[in-house]
Amino acid sequence: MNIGIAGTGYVGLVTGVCLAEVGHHVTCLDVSQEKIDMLKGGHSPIFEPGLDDMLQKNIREERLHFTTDRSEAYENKELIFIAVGTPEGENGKADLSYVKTAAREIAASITNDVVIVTKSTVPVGTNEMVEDTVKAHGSAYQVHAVSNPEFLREGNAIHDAFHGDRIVIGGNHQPAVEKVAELYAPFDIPIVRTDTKSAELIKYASNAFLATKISFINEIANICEITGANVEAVAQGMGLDKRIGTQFLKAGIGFGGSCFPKDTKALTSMSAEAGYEFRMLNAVLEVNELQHNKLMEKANEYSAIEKGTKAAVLGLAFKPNTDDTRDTPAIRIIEELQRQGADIVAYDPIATDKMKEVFPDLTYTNSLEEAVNGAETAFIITDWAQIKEQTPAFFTKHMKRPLIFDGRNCFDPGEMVSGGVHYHSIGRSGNSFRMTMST
Ligand SMILES: NC(=O)C1=CN([C@@H]2O[C@H](COP(=O)(O)OP(=O)(O)OC[C@H]3O[C@@H](n4cnc5c(N)ncnc54)[C@H](O)[C@@H]3O)[C@@H](O)[C@H]2O)C=CC1
Ligand SMILES: O=C(O)[C@H]1O[C@H](OP(=O)(O)OP(=O)(O)OC[C@H]2O[C@@H](n3ccc(=O)[nH]c3=O)[C@H](O)[C@@H]2O)[C@H](O)[C@@H](O)[C@@H]1O
Repeated sequence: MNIGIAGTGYVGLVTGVCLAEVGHHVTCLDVSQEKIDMLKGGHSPIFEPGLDDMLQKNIREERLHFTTDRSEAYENKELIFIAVGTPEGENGKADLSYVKTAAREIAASITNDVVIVTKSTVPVGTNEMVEDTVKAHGSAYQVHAVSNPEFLREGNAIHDAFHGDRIVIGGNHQPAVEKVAELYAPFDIPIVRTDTKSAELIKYASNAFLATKISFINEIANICEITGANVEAVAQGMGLDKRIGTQFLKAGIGFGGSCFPKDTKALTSMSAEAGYEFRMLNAVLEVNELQHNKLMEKANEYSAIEKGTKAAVLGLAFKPNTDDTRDTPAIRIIEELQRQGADIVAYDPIATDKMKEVFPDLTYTNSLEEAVNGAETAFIITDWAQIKEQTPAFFTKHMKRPLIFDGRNCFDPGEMVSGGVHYHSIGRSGNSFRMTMST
């Protein structure tokens, strides 16, 4: 099929590349000339394992094109995807201004009847608004909007596109829904067909539920610290119940990233607007806020930071395998360390450039050894493999004072302590994980 895509961010770009990979002809549009220039040259502006190779292959085979020209992107297309950002707006509401602009631009450029597929995460009623916007701009063509929310995880995006658990397609015009289903046939992933509003809500409900699991286990971690239990044993023991499942029960310093924080807020705000108070989700957000402070609370308990203390911040991305630093818990830690006058060295294997946009004057390194060298305290924020593969000896050798506050439970507390490291993590009270299972 002939496809146009608005937005070449994480979602638009991965969608475009993967649809081209299965044989469709895709033209991706972005308003950023810089991004389009990079992409035309076969380089992805985002770090995503496997993306560059697939991008270059599909450009070479002439199924994938990039442009800043709306006519090129929207003329003579059967399907047009909207994959622009929906950032947090006023009072946590989703800011739909980019979606509205894209809808207006589509209305002005199409040359035939078309199905608009909304991939961006949008509140209930947005697809209706997209259709109305196109009609209001006097388009002579028939336009049907279909909701097709995205469930990829950053760092696993290509894998998720080909091996997702489900594809959700929501629409009130059956032929438009079937057209989108046909597009996805080569992926061999179960397709859920539903009405537009339910599809829009499935996305928010899924992200909010996963965020709830994380805040829940973080509260259990806090109880573990008080009672002397180990949160990893508790999570494992709970997760073996298939109704609960082991995923998204990893305790830490709370969730970050461009989606969980904004989407949970957008759902509470959407509910409030509809006259319903989503009490549980408010608590999920409150717990996450408190959890972001956990490492600094622990550090303050041990009076770890004084003016001039050399502090290493290990990991800046909101999770491993991405260079995305949007809403990363590292921001809060760095702000607090700066406030207390620490001398900070920030380490990340790939996300330092992105973090420079937030803290331009910080000292950065992409060498872990350089970061911990001479440090008196280290804060682990991202569970990068480069950090997890280290032994206690690495820290005792390089740090001036091997005092570690680990927000991602990267190490066994027993091993760290017996290796000479003063080690504090989340929900383990210094206990090693102990659990055996027999059949
Ligand atoms: N990042 C992720 O892992 C996921 C994001 N989502 C949702 O997908 C949507 C997009 O997210 P990201 O890709 O992360 O955003 P992003 O911010 O990385 O990319 C959005 C892109 O749209 C471009 N853009 C803005 N206005 C435009 C216009 N009128 N025409 C063409 N391009 C335009 C921007 O320049 C930018 O490159 C959001 O609603 C997000 O919630 C959903 C699932 C996963
Ligand atoms: O809508 C979105 O944008 C996407 O949001 C999340 O994907 P992502 O934000 O890429 O990352 P996750 O792997 O879900 O992690 C989110 C945050 O939760 C934290 N987390 C995750 C899992 C866990 O057990 N514990 C935990 O603290 C991570 O460290 C990270 O800060 C969802 O997993 C995707 O399905 C969804 O498409």
